[in-house]
Amino acid sequence: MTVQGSSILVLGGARSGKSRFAEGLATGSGLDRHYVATGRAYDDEMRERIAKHRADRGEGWTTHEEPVELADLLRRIDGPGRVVLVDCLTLWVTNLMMAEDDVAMRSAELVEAVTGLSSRLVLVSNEVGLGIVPENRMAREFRDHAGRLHQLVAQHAAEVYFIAAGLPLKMKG
Ligand SMILES: Nc1nc2c(ncn2[C@@H]2O[C@H](COP(=O)(O)OP(=O)(O)OP(=O)(O)O)[C@@H](O)[C@H]2O)c(=O)[nH]1
Repeated sequence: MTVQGSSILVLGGARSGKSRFAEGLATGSGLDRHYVATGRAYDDEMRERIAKHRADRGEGWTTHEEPVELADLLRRIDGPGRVVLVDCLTLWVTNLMMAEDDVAMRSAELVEAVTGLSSRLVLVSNEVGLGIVPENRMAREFRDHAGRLHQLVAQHAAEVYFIAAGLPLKMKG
């Protein structure tokens, strides 16, 4: 695994096993584990998923929930000897779009924050760009924002993985 202070990007489709893989990286680091959830419990189905994720993660994590101010939170909880897992960037982009925020500006701000941290960072995100062009305009914009953000984060990451069917493909590092 990479040195402390560097970031790892874990990409994959829905239910690809990306969260589990990222959790394994964090646990394997032996560092003090922090989990940052960008998802919101907006209905019963999401509440159930979150409860299951919490049970699957088990003990030993400090959980933070932040749907929008991700860069600020990462700076606040930063510290040597820590690993911070962010799950996931695509939900964060969704939250920014819902709030009519400037996704390009927020993405640049996130990358700037990430490169200045002393914690080890594991960033999880959905690869949403592999299917046919979505009919709806908002979905097309979402796909473009996510793709641009992934390129930006990947440029600065020490390692990048793509997960499919629970199996990791190392793309960088
Ligand atoms: N608010 C909150 N959200 C959480 C918590 N734990 C997990 N989540 C959210 O649950 C989301 C993952 O949900 P799923 O849709 O079940 O997983 P998935 O990403 O499709 O599946 P995998 O590829 O297997 O990881 C993450 O993006 C988190 O934001 C938590 O403790 N609090």
